[in-house]
Amino acid sequence: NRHKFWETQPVGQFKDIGDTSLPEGPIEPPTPISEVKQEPYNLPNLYEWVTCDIDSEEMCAEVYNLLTNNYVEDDENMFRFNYSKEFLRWALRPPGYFKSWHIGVRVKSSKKLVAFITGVPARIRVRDNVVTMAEVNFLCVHKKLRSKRLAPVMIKEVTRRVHLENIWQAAYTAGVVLPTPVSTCQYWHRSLNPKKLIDVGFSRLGARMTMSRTIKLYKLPESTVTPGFRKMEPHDVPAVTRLLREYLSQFAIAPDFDENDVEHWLLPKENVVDSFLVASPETHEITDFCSFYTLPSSILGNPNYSTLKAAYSYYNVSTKTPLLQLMNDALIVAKQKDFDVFNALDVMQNESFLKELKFGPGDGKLHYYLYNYRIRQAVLASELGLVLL
Ligand SMILES: CCCCCCCCCCCCCC(=O)CSCCNC(=O)CCNC(=O)[C@H](O)C(C)(C)COP(=O)(O)OP(=O)(O)OC[C@H]1O[C@@H](n2cnc3c(N)ncnc32)[C@H](O)[C@@H]1OP(=O)(O)O
Ligand SMILES: CCOC(=O)c1cnc2ccc(OC)cc2c1SCCC#N
Repeated sequence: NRHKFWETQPVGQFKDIGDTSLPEGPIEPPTPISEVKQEPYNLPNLYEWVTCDIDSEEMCAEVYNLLTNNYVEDDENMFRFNYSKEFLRWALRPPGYFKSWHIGVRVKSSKKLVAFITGVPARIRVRDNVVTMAEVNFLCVHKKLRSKRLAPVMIKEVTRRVHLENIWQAAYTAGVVLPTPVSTCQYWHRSLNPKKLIDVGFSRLGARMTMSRTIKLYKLPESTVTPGFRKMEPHDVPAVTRLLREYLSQFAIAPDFDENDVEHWLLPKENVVDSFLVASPETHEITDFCSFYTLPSSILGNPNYSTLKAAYSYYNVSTKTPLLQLMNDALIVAKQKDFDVFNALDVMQNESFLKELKFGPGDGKLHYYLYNYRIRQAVLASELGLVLL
């Protein structure tokens, strides 16, 4: 199948799969900043670029509304991601972020926001090389403007603005297959509110199972079981950074987090990200860590429910507490916070707890991509240490 746009891009091409003569690393060399296209790409006449200042309440609300009505839906159109405004402000303003990488498209006449794409800078290690990349996300074209080849222009424009900051690689994920995934992983779901998941039609009552039997099957203790399990606090940042860096070093692709990154991405933020650690009561040494982010979804076309409260496994480290027990405590806290479901990818060591903690496999796959960076050998899900929002 022809990828007329992606075949023009410095990404692994399907025709090159298996060609081990191609070296691992950047596909194209950087160009001098003076040779980067200085002016924005041309949009169709009716539209104009707008740099979205998400600090502005009004602009952030416009972005939120565009995504709430036009962002990613599952294949059965049962759910649509409903990223909150505080989540978007968190996701788009990490250390070193560029406002110019928060790119919108308006209709010139009505000023209506009809498309969006973002990048944030991140240091990502690919095997032994730490590369400063753009993490590209929130690509969205209004439903009424689909299939007009707007996405390639959005992608070329964010690429141009990233190049202007002398950054030449990117990382992104998608549910669609494009040239060419560096890895593919699978979503798994752990019911916390099985009745709601059955009522909305996501889950079905098992054979020979009653609703009350199903509720009992997924029941969790009222409180966590690990001694020393507590919320992460600001003073924990140095120790959590050390723990996380050591843990992530085992994976082929992983963020190269420093203390500023850990402070931003992993300190608890209400309704955005929750993080916990296990500190030894005697030595106060931090031995384990777990975290999940809050990403609700709109429930489409259901008379009784409008929102699914979903928690997504983020970064977890176990060095003393068994990962199974640590993640069960994460489930217990998520249930305490009234989440309906706890989702996890089969990345890192997640596969070791999924079945035992009663996660079920989703039907969606998530493909990981690198832009302008070839890797010779595909990476297994268990070799992936990167979670994108
Ligand atoms: C050095 C820095 C580099 C920075 C940039 C790095 C790269 C970043 C890349 C972006 C990473 C984003 C990551 C991210 O945000 C997380 S994945 C979520 C993407 N967003 C959605 O699914 C929201 C709902 N869908 C839409 O809004 C539209 O369907 C979109 C906008 C998706 C496509 O709009 P459309 O009206 O349906 O389609 P046309 O405009 O007619 O364009 C068709 C072309 O677009 C290609 N396409 C379709 N979906 C894509 C996707 N998810 N990634 C990349 N490409 C995608 C498609 O293959 C075709 O090209 P081809 O003919 O070659 O096959
Ligand atoms: C109940 C389990 O499914 C989801 O939590 C969910 C929620 N909202 C979505 C919105 C768009 C969507 O598009 C792929 C999927 C979902 C999913 S399943 C994949 C995410 C996970 N885990």
